[in-house]
Amino acid sequence: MAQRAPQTPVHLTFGTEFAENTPVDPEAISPTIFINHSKPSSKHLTKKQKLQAAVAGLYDDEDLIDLQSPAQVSTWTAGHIAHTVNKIAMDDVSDQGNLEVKVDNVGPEMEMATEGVSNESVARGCVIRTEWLGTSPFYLGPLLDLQKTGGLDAVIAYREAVARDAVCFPHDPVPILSLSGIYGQLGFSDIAVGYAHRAFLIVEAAMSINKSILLKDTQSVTGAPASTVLNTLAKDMISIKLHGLGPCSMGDELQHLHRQSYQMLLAALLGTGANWDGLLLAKTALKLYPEDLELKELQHELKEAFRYRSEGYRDAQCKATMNADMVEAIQMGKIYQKKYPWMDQDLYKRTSQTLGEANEAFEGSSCEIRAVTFGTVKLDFPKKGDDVGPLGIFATRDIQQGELVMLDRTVTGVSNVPSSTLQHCDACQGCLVPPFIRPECIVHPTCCSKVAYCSLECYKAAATGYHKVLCGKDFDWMYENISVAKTSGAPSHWKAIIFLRVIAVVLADINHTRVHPLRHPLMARMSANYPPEGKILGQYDAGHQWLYFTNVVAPTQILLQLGVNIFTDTFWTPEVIQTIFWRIEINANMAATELTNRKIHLFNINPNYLFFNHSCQPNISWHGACHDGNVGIDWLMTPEGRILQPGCSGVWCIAARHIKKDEQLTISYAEDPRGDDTAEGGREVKRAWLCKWFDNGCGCPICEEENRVEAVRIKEQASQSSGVVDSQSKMDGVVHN
Ligand SMILES: C[S@@+](CC[C@H](N)C(=O)[O-])C[C@H]1O[C@@H](n2cnc3c(N)ncnc32)[C@H](O)[C@@H]1O
Repeated sequence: MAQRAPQTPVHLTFGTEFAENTPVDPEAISPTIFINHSKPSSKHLTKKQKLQAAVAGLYDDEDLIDLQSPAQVSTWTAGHIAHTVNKIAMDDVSDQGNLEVKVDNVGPEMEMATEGVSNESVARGCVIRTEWLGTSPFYLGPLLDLQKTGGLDAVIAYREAVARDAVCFPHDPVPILSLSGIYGQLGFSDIAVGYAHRAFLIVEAAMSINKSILLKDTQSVTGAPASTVLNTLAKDMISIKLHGLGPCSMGDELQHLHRQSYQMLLAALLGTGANWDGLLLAKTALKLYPEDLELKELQHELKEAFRYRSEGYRDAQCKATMNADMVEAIQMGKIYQKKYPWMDQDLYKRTSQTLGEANEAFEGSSCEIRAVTFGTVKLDFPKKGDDVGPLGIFATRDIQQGELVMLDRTVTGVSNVPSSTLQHCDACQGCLVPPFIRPECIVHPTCCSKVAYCSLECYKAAATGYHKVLCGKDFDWMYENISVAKTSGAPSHWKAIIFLRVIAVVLADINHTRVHPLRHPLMARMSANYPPEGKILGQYDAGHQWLYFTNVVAPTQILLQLGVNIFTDTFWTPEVIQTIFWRIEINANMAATELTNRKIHLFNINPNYLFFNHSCQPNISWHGACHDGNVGIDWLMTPEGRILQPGCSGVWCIAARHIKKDEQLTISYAEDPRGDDTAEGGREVKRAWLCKWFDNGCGCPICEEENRVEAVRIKEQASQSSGVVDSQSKMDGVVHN
């Protein structure tokens, strides 16, 4: 695939083109503010550095050390540690001349990634801890610099200290804001937004600002609205601090924290590339604080980044007009899927026990889940408790063409139409509108008038599971902003809606058991798309869509509404929420129906089907919801001869040809993967779409041949630009224009 010049890189993702942000001035996020030896004198600090220094300074004030209340002891602890780690960082750096110099993962990727890092640092080299290079595509240079100067350990230690404070004093916005600043500086901008948003909620609760939906409907254990409880707790926490700090009034302090929350949110949003979200927020913030220079500067940077993105995108499209897909792509943030290195790494593992449990559903069928090898990488056989690595589905016997291999039904499916319209079964999404069902067959539960079911079976599945958690709660607000992009057919906010269902399924099981949500069987079986260990992601690597509302505001609100106290419950951190999002994104499948005379989009997590890998030459064909009702009844038939409700979330998987025992079963993730149907955009669009799951082709002969041709083309281009004629290619008769 052709790539543009690095200045205006374009990445194709999810069926829409995506132009990068303008690279943000690396100085502006320099992590050195944590490290005394290189702390610039304040007169040379940019506005944003001052902002970040101010946040770091919340912990760095010697005056705080004498304070006696528990709240201040926490501040003192972190402040003290900040001083100590700064000193360690200085010692590290002064010793650096003696450090062994190792450059073991510098390749072409690294060369691109190190743009903006001084030559000296690359030349001297060091072992890059890729797991600490953040999730934002925009801050690689400064992050490499941080590692090069030996400052990373100091920031990590500081993060740990502040995180402990945040756990000890969950209603104090100060450590939470500080955590946001630290994650921002470590390049984990998605998580920085998550923490800034939480601090913002606490501050707004303490200020009794009641204009947003953020805490609406939330009930505490005592039945009082949680916002009131939060209001009291946050106010108490801040007043304890003010007692020690002296003259400033509670109102002033709250306003200060409020502004700071806005600033942290905007700075972090800039790092995610969700510039549009940032601009909307900046507008609100500047209405409240029109004279705030930091806010103005952040607004300016967001505008610049947004303008740059729009222009790059327009150039890439070579079109003057924008359709809904393009607008959506320009507004979208971009984040790399990564394991968060401070999280318990076991939470990312799928062990042989996970595999065994997942395989229980396959008993008696013609296939099972096994470890799979993609490409030429040979994996060691996993030891007990190890991660089993990538998985796939394999035939356990010869399968005949046309055989039904799997019918996977699920209640983890939703649509962009709320269940409260009573047009579809809340559990299976089957159509509840005549002629697809007789009205007397519809089950209306007594507990709740907002949902209906196509059968007793669906009712029971819901009532004994996820509906216990959702009953009586109004989530229609989530559907208000849903826009369905015209061509990709993917509403941008679907992820929040399926997040709600997945979380309800999980909470129904773990609410009283204290099992970590990522260990719930549904969550534990799903993989996300993490880069191979040691890989430094460059600007052309596939990023994933990210939005403030979808990835932070909505899930926070969902959890609060479901009675989870996200401030005190250490399971539901922003990093856990984002990890759940990544798992959903990689494993969900979509379909559309028009049974009710309008297009309805379905989003499913089918727990067994999700183990199928992709091939552009698949041996399994599948069909999901019955899109227009115009198909034979056998289309909806279960192996036992039962007819499922039209429009339901079941997925039928059928052998497209004869399959031999032990062959891997593969499907297409891209409808017609060859792109023969040009209405779908042709083969190039299909390859681009697949980048969401793997960026170097699926390993099938079609992708391999394309890779080979592309490699030759790049080689030729390189030799042409250096004036060297690649005579070997010509001899081979390979000519590419
Ligand atoms: C829906 S999951 C499929 C099951 C997955 N392999 C697992 O281990 O759970 C999709 C993920 O599988 C991997 N995958 C699927 N097909 C692939 C292929 N042909 N080549 C490389 N990776 C593939 C990608 O990591 C993708 O994100």
